Amino acid sequence: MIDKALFALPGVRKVFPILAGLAILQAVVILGQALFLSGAITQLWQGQGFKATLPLILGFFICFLAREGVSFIRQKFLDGLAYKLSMNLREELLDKIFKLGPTLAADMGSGSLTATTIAGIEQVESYIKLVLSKVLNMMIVPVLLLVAIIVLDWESSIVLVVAFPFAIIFMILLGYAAQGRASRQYRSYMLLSNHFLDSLRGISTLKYFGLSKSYANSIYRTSERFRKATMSTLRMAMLSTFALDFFATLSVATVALFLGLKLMDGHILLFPALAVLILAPEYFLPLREFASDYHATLNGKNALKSVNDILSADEQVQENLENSVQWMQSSTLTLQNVTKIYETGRGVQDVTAEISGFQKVAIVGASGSGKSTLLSMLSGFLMPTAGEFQINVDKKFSSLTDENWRKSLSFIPQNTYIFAGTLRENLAFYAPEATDDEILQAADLAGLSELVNTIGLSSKIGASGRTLSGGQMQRVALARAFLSNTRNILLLDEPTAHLDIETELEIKENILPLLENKLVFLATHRLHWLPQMDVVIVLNEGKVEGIGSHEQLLAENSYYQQLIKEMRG
Ligand SMILES: Nc1ncnc2c1ncn2[C@@H]1O[C@H](COP(=O)(O)OP(=O)(O)OP(=O)(O)O)[C@@H](O)[C@H]1O
Repeated sequence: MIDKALFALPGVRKVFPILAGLAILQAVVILGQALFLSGAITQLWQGQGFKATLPLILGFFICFLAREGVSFIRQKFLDGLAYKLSMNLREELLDKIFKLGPTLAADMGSGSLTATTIAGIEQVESYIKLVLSKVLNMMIVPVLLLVAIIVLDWESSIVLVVAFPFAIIFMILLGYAAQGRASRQYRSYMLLSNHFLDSLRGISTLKYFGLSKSYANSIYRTSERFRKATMSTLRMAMLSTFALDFFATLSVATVALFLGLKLMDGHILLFPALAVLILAPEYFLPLREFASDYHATLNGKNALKSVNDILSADEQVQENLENSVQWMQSSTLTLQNVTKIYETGRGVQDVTAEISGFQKVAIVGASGSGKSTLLSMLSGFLMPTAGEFQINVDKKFSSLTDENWRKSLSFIPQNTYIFAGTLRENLAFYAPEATDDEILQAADLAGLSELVNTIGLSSKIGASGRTLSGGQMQRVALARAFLSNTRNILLLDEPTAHLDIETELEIKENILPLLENKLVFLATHRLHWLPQMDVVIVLNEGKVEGIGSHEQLLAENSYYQQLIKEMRG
């Protein structure tokens, strides 16, 4: 019930003495309040004048104000602490997300990753605020008040001592039930975030195929599941609050009954009886406060676990390249049984190949055969599940996720990402130092002159500006590659898939010179690229069917012959 992860946050243990000091101060002022109030009532009951009672009434008000003051100071202190801790945690988390790279977003889903980083950290902040003060209050205040009650009337203290562990056990039992429900609620929240973001991203495709309505229904169903999970958690939380309140009220009523009987029998004076009666509900109050906010802290607990799971994930870059790679005619890249199997059991298996110099390597295969997966591993965005890479005669690597490798290549994925910024910033993505003339030339080669002439290089595009068509986005990606002269490894994943065949052939003329003096990997469905390639890797359902030149494969490989027939349509 008390989360160890929270106490492991840096600096949390150090604030314990301050919070414990404030809890002790709170217990003292509660005691003062009870004693002054019972003293004042007893004196008035005994017929003493208002004037004589005034110091006690003043004492009560001073304690009352002091109690509010202690709460205010504690709240201010915890607000500052929780803000600082959550900001540090968010910074650490972002740092880790960038270190882990796109594999994390692919595994977790961008929606839930975003939800954890934004809403999750906010939940952790409230969690820190709620739990830290309430746990310490619950551990300190009842004990000090019990000591005072023992002194005032030890018989009443027996009822309270007996009731307290029962209340705790009760709370733990209901707490576990609420925890299970809250975990389900958190999981459905993450699912909803992923589902929503994915649908939003694919909204144009969904509309195009007339599927937007059925997806809207599917989002509705997912959000309904989330609503039901939330209601179920709240029901359990309400039940536990109600049960604890009932239990505390029953115990206080029992104490009151015994006190009343003892008063009638003359076994106790009015002053201690009143003081015990006032202190008894205060004795249970910290426990009730903890329980009433417990459900609100459960989301924070789940969010903190999610954040810690990411923070403790293996960074998976076990080996580093010492320097950035300067790919030359004499360079070699060896793939030895490189494999990536997704959780679905699909992927790419046992790719063994030796590539050298400025070879042009085509990766072909039917849809789903693993072309993008192999390219993603070569670009260092995806960690293989098995196999090795070797660059030149250097040591062997289990992945190419090293930053030095990534810095030496340009990658044009199937779906280009347009960053929120100007057209100029987007074009000069790989070469921020490029001049406007160079950018315009690259844009021209990629067939973007019309767009540049219409909107200009300084227009905002992407999320905060003008939306580009699929073809325009792909041309932006090509222009990026045209601009990056220093990166001489080029990975292209269907670079012209969004263009019609005439435009593609036109742009191909511009692309071909770009491929000179570069190591090129090109995943494609289009036949016309193949004769210009030095090596073709043929994939079939994740397995290599053949590696060789186009002519060689055409003469010897029956699967390749069949594939070429299909590509010709
Ligand atoms: N993130 C993922 N999680 C689970 N399975 C995946 C993932 N990405 C790809 N796959 C599966 O791995 C296999 C290879 O996919 P990949 O995208 O590499 O094929 P491809 O040849 O590039 O396809 P296409 O030509 O349609 O782009 C497919 O069966 C696909 O469903």
